[in-house]
Amino acid sequence: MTTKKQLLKVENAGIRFGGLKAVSDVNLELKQGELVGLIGPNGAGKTTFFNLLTGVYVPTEGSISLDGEKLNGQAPYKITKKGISRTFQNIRLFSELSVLDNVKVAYHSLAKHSMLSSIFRLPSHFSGEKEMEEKAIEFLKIFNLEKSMHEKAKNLPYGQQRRLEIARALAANPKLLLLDEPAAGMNPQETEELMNLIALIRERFSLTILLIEHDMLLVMGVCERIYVLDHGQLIADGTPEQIRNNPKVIEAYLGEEVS
Ligand SMILES: Nc1ncnc2c1ncn2[C@@H]1O[C@H](COP(=O)(O)OP(=O)(O)OP(=O)(O)O)[C@@H](O)[C@H]1O
Repeated sequence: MTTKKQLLKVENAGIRFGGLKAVSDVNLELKQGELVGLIGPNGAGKTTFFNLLTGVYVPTEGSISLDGEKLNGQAPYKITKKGISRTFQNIRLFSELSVLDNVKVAYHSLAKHSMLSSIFRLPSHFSGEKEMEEKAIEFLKIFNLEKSMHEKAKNLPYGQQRRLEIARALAANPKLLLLDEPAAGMNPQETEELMNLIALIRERFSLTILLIEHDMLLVMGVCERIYVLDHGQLIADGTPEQIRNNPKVIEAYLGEEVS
């Protein structure tokens, strides 16, 4: 049996805002290729935790490392370059740009061709642009969005905008993809398609995925392991089956449907 390499290690991480401990003493590990869920009631600290992982907030306690390298205190763009990419709870596309340009923007942040070659429009600039466009179109095909590539992002139906956000996050070539409520606002059929898509991109790009989601059907259906946050602290982790039957989780969700 081969043991998978550890990708993300979070040790005793937390942040306080004034007197509020929004996230406290979180220990979490992801191995390469895992698809893991992060759940918890409203206000539990899930999005704040993503903000810690991506450098939006600097942890006031503990440490976060990717591939053995500490990320604490690094700027968000540097963390993206090191391999963590995300989507947002509220869609954040460039609404006036085309679908294609939304994906190309992600490539630009990683572009290898130099600023000088862009300014002077050297041949390397054009070959870089062309390569970027071809790659972007490839992504749009996977997400079944290539027919709309010249549409403005704001004109896409909601479910397609959510898919475009994931396509854009993937274009940054992440090792770890963080999805913040990717199925929010989707109907059951769109949610089912999204589940299949997430499983497919994980395989195809050998990705590690951490997924925040309120849709329990989705979380329990696709995730191998699940962490549960409540009031900023981890109260459980385990397989979907273990989480479904965990008394602490049931109590945290009292009155809500867990299975
Ligand atoms: N910048 C901030 N300043 C002060 N408090 C904050 C800040 N960001 C988050 N919080 C607080 O941290 C707590 C956790 O919020 P967070 O949005 O992370 O929860 P969540 O689990 O993602 O909730 P939901 O499921 O509703 O999206 C909340 O009490 C929130 O008000």
